[in-house]
Amino acid sequence: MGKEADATFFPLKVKGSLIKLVYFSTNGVDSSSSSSNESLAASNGDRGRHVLEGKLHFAKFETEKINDCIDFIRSKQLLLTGSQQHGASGSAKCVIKATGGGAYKFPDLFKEKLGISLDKADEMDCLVAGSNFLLKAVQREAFTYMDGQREFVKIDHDDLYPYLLVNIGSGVSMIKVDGPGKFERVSGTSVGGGTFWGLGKLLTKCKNFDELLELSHQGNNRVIDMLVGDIYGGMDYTKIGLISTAIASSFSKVISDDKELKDYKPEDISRSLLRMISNNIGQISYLNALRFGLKRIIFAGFFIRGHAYTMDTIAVGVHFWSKGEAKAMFLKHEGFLGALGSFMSYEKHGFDDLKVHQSVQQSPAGDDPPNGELNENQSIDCSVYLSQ
Ligand SMILES: Nc1ncnc2c1ncn2[C@@H]1O[C@H](COP(=O)(O)OP(=O)(O)O)[C@@H](O)[C@H]1O
Ligand SMILES: CC(C)(COP(=O)(O)O)[C@@H](O)C(=O)NCCC(=O)O
Repeated sequence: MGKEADATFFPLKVKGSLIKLVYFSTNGVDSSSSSSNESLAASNGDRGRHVLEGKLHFAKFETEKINDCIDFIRSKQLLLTGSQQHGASGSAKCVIKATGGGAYKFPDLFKEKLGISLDKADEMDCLVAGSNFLLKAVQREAFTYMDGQREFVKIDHDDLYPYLLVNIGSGVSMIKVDGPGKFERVSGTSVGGGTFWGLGKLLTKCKNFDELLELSHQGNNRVIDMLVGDIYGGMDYTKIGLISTAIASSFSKVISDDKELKDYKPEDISRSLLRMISNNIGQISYLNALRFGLKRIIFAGFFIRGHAYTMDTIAVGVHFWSKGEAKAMFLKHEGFLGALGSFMSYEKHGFDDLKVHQSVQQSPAGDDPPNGELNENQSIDCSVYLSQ
């Protein structure tokens, strides 16, 4: 594969299930010498700095296919650092920001195969930085999801904080975000995306996550879950606000069925599991929002995968429990918060020659893939500032 870009910087998020990669590429344009871009730099008080126009790209790899990731980095020639580009030090050591458990697990592999040293960035710091960046800088990023409809939310920068960030990865972290770099992890649950994938794999024999998610489209959770109506002779329990179709107890119907695992359809199991986990996360999130008086809950992490049923379950749950007071929001680049945040941390950790220009626009909206998975191959046009 040919050389993709003249300048690249890439942080990694290497975790239990997925490796996320965010990289910047220019198209060979160093705008410090172009008058139009020089004036942009000057207007931001950045006279004399190089401004690189380019794109942020996003890629993910299953951790067990880490060699694909290494080949990708090699084939795209992502090993040039900004300072190397600008001749500051052609022999500079290539240090890559990495967050997540893999930053502890894989340093030797990256060193051996690519000659890269991994520099660890704190995971929570990175999640929050990535989330703040997306919410503030990227248009058509945050959206609500109701009745099958996605509605983009225009974020007022003066009214962004506080909000609750719920990152649904393998486990779930709930973080109250009060400002740039100001946050507290207020709660979490071990019942998260890894639980869905782990239990789903055991119970359905699915070989990969996409297959399990696809199955949930076709399933019927009523075969597995005990509904309020199953308990009360088909009736609502109006006095306590429960309609007959509400789930009274996830997976409980199987107790009284004289059946074995093989007698249940994998698609029904997958749907019940997805519903159980999404509902539970929605409810704990709402309770934490209530605890701190937060109206806005941002859900992120690769568990969501832009999946309609997942988003619908979470959004309906938050709406139901908060009686419409709190709002669930989702992000297009939902799975890349940590990797994006480590990208931003180049500035803080010695690479103080890198700044992402905030007034970024996304590539044309027409890029949205039709299947609802919005976060892949969606590059973001941006400028990177390099001090000399
Ligand atoms: N292709 C995939 N392979 C494995 N898990 C996936 C995949 N796509 C989505 N997931 C879900 O994403 C979860 C991991 O989310 P992620 O945001 O990557 O978290 P982590 O911080 O743990 O890396 C998995 O537990 C699973 O539920
Ligand atoms: C330990 C973690 C922060 C790791 O992040 P992850 O890889 O799951 O995205 C997360 O799994 C978590 O917050 N677990 C919940 C632990 C708890 O609060 O009970």
